[in-house]
Formats: sequence, structure tokens, C-alpha cells
Amino acid sequence: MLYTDNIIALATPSGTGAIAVIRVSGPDAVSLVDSIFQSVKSKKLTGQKSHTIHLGHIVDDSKILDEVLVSLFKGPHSYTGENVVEISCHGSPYIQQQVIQLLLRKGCRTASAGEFTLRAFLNGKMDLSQAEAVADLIASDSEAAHDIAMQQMRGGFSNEIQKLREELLNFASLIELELDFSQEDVEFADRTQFNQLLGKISDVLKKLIDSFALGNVIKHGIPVAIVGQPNVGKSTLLNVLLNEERAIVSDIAGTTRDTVEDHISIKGINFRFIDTAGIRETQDVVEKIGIERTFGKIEQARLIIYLFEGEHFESSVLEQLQKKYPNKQILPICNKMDLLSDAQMENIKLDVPNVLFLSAKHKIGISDLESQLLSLVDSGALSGDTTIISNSRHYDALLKALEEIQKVKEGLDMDLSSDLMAIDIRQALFHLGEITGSVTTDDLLGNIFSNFCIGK
Ligand SMILES: Nc1nc2c(c(=O)[nH]1)N(C=O)[C@@H](CNc1ccc(C(=O)N[C@@H](CCC(=O)O)C(=O)O)cc1)CN2
Ligand SMILES: Nc1nc2c(ncn2[C@@H]2O[C@H](COP(=O)(O)OP(=O)(O)OP(=O)(O)O)[C@@H](O)[C@H]2O)c(=O)[nH]1
Repeated sequence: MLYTDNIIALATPSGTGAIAVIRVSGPDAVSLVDSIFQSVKSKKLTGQKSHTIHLGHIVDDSKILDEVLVSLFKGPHSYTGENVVEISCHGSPYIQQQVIQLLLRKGCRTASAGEFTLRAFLNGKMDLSQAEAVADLIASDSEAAHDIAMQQMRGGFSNEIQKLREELLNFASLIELELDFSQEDVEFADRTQFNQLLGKISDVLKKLIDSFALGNVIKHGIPVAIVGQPNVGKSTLLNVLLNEERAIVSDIAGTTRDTVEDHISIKGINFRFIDTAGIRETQDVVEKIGIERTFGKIEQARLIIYLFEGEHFESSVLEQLQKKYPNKQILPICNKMDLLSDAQMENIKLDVPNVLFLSAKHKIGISDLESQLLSLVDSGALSGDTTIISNSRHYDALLKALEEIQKVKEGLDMDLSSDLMAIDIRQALFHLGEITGSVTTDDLLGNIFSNFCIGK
């Protein structure tokens, strides 16, 4: 085992709850808890089997602090790979703190953010991308984001990367062996097989790299900007979408007060609606800073909904949007169709051929809108077992690995000498290793795990 110290943290949220879980991990976790725990069966924990639960009392100087359940996990068969003891106590902040203070006095140290999972990684219980998936899983707030995190946590693409890396490593050694015999002009590495492997690796890498566009938006919610005059029915529309799907509305922590962002889940996909009052004014006002800010918001969106009511369609707004965002999909939507006659609707269609009519208030045309939104997402990629990456660190490493693999391929085509090829192969191996954590630096680990919650 790597560590000699014993860490402790509250694993459940701080505050009052029915039950709170305090987690201790380290070589002496069992004896430390033994020193403050009296089981009702008067048995010491040290002699008990792993994965057993024991009822008893936490005792501080013969004073009973609480009646608790203690769960025992003996290393290496635990989450961290070390001895782990969990104390489930009554969820009062007072009790939680007393138990923690008691164990700190006995010699435990407060765990830093993500330290339990860091230990699990360093003890070989999971690789780095799986550890990162744990944080994603905790943060996931839609079915799709959850699925991606879960798949990654269960080994997802890291097994695949690891396998390819090992095959590549194999070739690297053969090529490097050739260097030792450079006078004799021998080839240990079969060039045809090597070429095939490089082809296979680039295919896998390309597929993963392509999946990031989707993975990234799913993780953060697909950003949709709603542009429209006051009173066209934006709030009503958002509410209808919300009610229909019984989704959760949440203000994202950290977003500025001047834009409202609502998360709406449609068939398990999170959409993040960015309400941007503003671009309605005439050309000269458009130059104003406030409007620029709105444009800034639109910049983040994948899709723009231009919502207007009845016959108040402004072609200048639509044209401006199309000019400014030629690569974004713009959806013109006419709300309050209940107030329009058929003839009026036909007229609007002449101006805006691809308009979608709906009535937010009367809940007409909502499912068409939902289908349009979902069609943005290549949901085929979500079903089945296609791997989707959602972590920008992995994305960067995959891009770099692919670049190196392509260099190796070119080298092979050009019959480059083994020593030059060996360098590129090592680089590719390095970047693949970054994903699974076969190569890491303290900085990188610090960066990743400091974003976890305490107790995880
Ligand atoms: N109370 C509690 N709930 C929890 C966790 C935890 O640590 N404690 N977890 C943590 O975040 C997750 C579960 N993850 C876990 C993963 C592995 C093991 C474990 O003991 N693994 C052993 C033995 C498995 C067996 O044979 O039964 C092993 O890997 O060797 C425990 C929890 C979610 N729920
Ligand atoms: N007839 C009709 N009225 C609607 C419809 N949708 C919304 N309204 C009404 O239009 C008015 C404005 O709706 P809101 O949803 O508050 O509009 P908004 O765009 O969010 O307005 P701001 O918050 O000022 O930007 C309300 O009185 C709604 O009841 C519709 O489909 N038909």
C-alpha cells in the first residue's frame, strides 16, 4: 500500500439528514475506529470479515455519542484498495463533527477533495479516466450525461485505449530492437502488420474524437438561444416544455444574473435555454453594447430559436442572425397560432418557408418543436454501445495521439529509419497513456482531483 496515513471525511452532504456517513481509509482505519467503537456483540472490528456491518456505539471517554452502524471493507477489497471503515451515524451536524473530531484526535487526517478516489486510482482500483467518470457521474443531471459517465466509469473506452496502447508498445519495442541491430538491416517489426495496427488505432481515435462534439454538449446541456421580443411567449414556451417533461429547472451556479438559463430535459437529453432579450431593435441600436452581449450569448448556442408572435415577424432580425451565424441552425417559430387565421398563416409561410407554428399557451405544436430539437442530436450515437467521450482532457490527448500516429504512418510509408519512427511512437504512447493515467504528473492529478468533492 502506498500510504501510511489515514484519511477521514464526511461522505454525505453537510447539514442535517436522517443518516450521515463518515468514511475512514488507510492502513490503520480498522484499529482507529475500534478505538472509539463498542459493538453490541462486544467484538473487536479487527477480527471481523470484510464487507460486514456492525451495530454499536461511538464512545468518547466512556460517554456514548451515538448509536451507529459500522461497515468494514478490508484492503485491497475496498473502494480505495486500503482498509476502509464507514460509520453511519445519526445525521446531526453535531454528531458528525464530534465523531470526526474524535477520530482526528486519534490520529486520522482530514481528506482533501477527491482523495479517496485518488487513492483508488493510485492503488490500481481504477484508471484515471474511470476516476474522472466518478466525478462526472456525481455531476450528471440528465439520462444521457449519466449514461456517458456510467459507461466511462465501467471501463468504457479506457480498456480499448489500453489494449491498443499495449499493441503499440509491442511494436515500439520491436522497432527499438532494430536500432540495436542497425548495421545488419533486419526488420523485427512486420511492416504490414504494423501498418494495419496504425490504421486500426487511427480509426478508433478518430471515432472517439468525433464523438466529443456530442459528448461535450450532452454533458453541459445543448445550448439553445431564444431570441424574441418581450411578450412573444418565451416564458410560456419554456414552462410548457418543462411541464410536459417534468424536468428540473435550475439556475446554473455561477452564471451572471442578466441571463436566465433553464435546463430542460427532452427524452433524456439536456437542453440549456439561453433567454436573450434584445436583438429585436433596428439596425442602429444593434451596435450597442447590450446587444453585443446578447450576440456573445448566442455565440455559445448550437441552435437559435427566433420566436415571434402572430404576424410580427421581422425579416431583418432573421437575416441578421443568418448573416452573423452562417453555421448555426436557426429555427423560426411563430407562437400564438391560435390567434391566426389560415390565410394569415399562409402569408407568414410565404415570408418564412420553414417556420414552425405553435401555441405555447394552448400546448399546440410542442411535440413538433421537441422533435426538431432532438433531431439536432445524433441520437443514433447515443443508443447501443457506441463510446462517447465528454472530457476535454481526453479529447486533447486523443487529438495529440492521432497526430503522432499519423506521423508514424507517414514515416512508415516513406520507409523512414527506425530511430525516427521510434520517437513518434513514443509520443503517441505518451498521449494514449495520459488518458488512462499510465503516465501522469502530480500537477495533472492535483488538477483533476481537486475538482472533486470532499469525501469522494
Ligand atoms: N457506503 C458506500 N456507498 C457507496 C460507495 C462507498 O464507498 N460507500 N461508493 C464509492 O464511491 C460507491 C460504490 N463503490 C464501491 C466500489 C467498490 C467497493 C468494494 O468494496 N470493492 C471491493 C470488493 C467487492 C466485492 O467483492 O464485493 C473490491 O474492489 O475489491 C465498494 C464500493 C457508491 N456507493
Ligand atoms: N393567445 C396566446 N397567448 C399566448 C400564447 N403563448 C403565450 N401567450 C401569452 O402571451 C403573454 C406573454 O407571454 P410570456 O411567456 O410572458 O412572454 P415572454 O416572451 O416571456 O415575455 P417577456 O418575459 O416579457 O420577455 C402572456 O399573456 C401569455 O399568456 C399563445 O400561444 N397564444
